[in-house]
Amino acid sequence: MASSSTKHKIFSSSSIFISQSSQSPKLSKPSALSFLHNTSKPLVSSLKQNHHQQQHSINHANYSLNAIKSALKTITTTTKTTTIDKNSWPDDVLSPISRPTIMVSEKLGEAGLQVLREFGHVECVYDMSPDDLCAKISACDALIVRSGTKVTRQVFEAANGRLKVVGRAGVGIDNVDLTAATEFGCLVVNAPTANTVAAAEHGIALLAAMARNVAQADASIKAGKWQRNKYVGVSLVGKTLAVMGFGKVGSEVARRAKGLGMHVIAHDPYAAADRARGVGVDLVSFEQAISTADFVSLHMPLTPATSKLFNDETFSKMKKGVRIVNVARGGVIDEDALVRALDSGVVAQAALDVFTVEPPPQDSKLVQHENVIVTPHLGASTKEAQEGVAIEIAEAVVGALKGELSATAVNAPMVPPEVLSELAPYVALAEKLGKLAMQLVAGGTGIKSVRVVYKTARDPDDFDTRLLRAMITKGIIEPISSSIINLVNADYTAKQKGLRISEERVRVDSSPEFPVDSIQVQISGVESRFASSVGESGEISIEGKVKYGVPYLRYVGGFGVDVSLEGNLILCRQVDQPGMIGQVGNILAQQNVNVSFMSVGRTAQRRKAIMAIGVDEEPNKETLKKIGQVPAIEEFVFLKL
Ligand SMILES: NC(=O)C1=CN([C@@H]2O[C@H](COP(=O)(O)OP(=O)(O)OC[C@H]3O[C@@H](n4cnc5c(N)ncnc54)[C@H](O)[C@@H]3O)[C@@H](O)[C@H]2O)C=CC1
Ligand SMILES: O=C(O)C(=O)COP(=O)(O)O
Repeated sequence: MASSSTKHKIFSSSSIFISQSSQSPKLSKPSALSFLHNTSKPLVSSLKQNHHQQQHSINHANYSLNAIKSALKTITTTTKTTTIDKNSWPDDVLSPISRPTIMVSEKLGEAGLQVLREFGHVECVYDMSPDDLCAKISACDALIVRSGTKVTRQVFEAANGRLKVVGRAGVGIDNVDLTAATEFGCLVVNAPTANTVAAAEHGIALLAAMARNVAQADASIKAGKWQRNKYVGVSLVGKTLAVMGFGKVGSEVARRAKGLGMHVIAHDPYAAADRARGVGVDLVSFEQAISTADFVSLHMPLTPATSKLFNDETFSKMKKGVRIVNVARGGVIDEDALVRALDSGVVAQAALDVFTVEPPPQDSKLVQHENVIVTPHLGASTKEAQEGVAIEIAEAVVGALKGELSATAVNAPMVPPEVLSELAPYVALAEKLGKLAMQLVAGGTGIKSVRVVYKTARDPDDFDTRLLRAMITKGIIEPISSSIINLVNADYTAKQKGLRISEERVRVDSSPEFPVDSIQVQISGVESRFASSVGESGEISIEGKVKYGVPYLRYVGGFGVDVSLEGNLILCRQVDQPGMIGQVGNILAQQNVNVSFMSVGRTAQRRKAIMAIGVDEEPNKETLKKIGQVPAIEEFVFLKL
């Protein structure tokens, strides 16, 4: 066995090594565990359950975490055989593969770069043109951007499937084409918390500077003037501030504005009223906010719904002489309409940190307007925020590359770590069942409807199936398509392919210690290559469960079997009679094909039986033909797991 040697043969670059507990998998040194690929087990020993119990308990966690890694399409890009000296492994390295390449396209804090360098090969390439980015991206596993890099569909196309994660070192992800990222199975993560205070402080700075004409007065003095009457300002105390978007930044702005003695109202269709009350802020309608405010501060994201939300019509409803601060996104304002509102005096002043096009054209009427003060998108630009954002994004990207589910994933379902670790052993089962069910379909295509039944001892409503559904989808689709399926794009790809996956959670009387008792996958409306896999209602039906931490097949159609889902599988239906195991075993032995598992299930004694035979090697056509020629064998199928 490889584990007993000082060298480890690594069969797949996606392998990672973890401790024995599937409930709380931990990383450990490779020497702690051996690989499953034992090609020299004799037939007799392969049938000894004890042997497998031991082997499985050692290896089950390895299976599970690999499956999760593959669900997330992690650093693995190739499958290769590498021989590695275990003594040369650094403790923090997860798998014996080349270090991933992480491209950083905008300035990132040093502390974050350090985190990245410890894990991968980091390339900082700033001020790239869109063409440069597309040219370089296919050599990158991850890309880290701020607001200045447009991560378009072209970028994902040019990545040729290698790009696994885009990290946005900041909050707004309007510069990343999320639809394309999802289609290409690329995870997008952001750093949503570290620059909140910086943005809020900048908002307050702009608010006060605008009200007291700080920027204009400064320029005037520097131009040799002393214009005390011209730059008389307005007071903030007692004025009404409307915070538009009561999220992280908006609520911090509100808190600070309250401290300045302002009356603060907020509009946010998704914010909870009690959270606003906690800050002493009334949540009001959009109309009420804009029509009663003396100052309006924008803090919503740029989305199709908020694009140019502030336009001629909106400005016309505002109080004459209103003052506007924007540290959110330029695109939420129709900038031409704002110029008109400034010219007409409806808007007395504006303070802008963000613009529809950045940098804005030099001759922009808005930027040049005497009642407008501007900063070049500095909201997040404090030393503290940039260090914090850099670490936050570096950790998120490294985590994603390691295959961990990120807490800041923008385009993938959030699966809490505790749920993830509990579901780990079932992830491999789900993929194997999907793969197996798909191979039972005659021609392997035309699958339109899949039903998944999860049997569980727990309250079915408490059971999060998204990860398992993604893995079943992966098992079904990946072998017949060029797409790589992961948690990010599984639902999307299924929909694109017209595959409907319905799920049912059924409560059963088993141990509530485990989240899932068994998983059944049914495919209806298709012909089967193995008629015995068709259940009573005419659908292909297989069921599996996790035993000793590894996936097992338990039912094929109505036949009960008990075979580990690893390697390759031969399913035979035969007349239940003595000598069948020996006959098939002998045929396989003639080609030196090693049987790893075997199980027989039958409807009744001496009636029909199903033999499920696990084989390490792939039998050739001749061997399979010989199996088919055994008189008592009525049908058989060879399946690759
Ligand atoms: N200028 C800069 O350097 C920075 C700008 N930002 C921008 O500030 C904005 C807010 O950031 P966070 O507060 O961290 O995000 P957040 O997600 O915590 O808050 C955004 C809030 O906007 C609300 N919202 C969505 N649609 C809305 C609508 N139509 N009307 C009113 N509210 C709506 C959401 O419900 C949410 O509560 C983002 O656009 C972000 O990109 C953030 C940090 C720095
Ligand atoms: O975090 C955000 O949304 C920001 O706008 C900050 O952008 P930046 O990273 O400074 O380009």
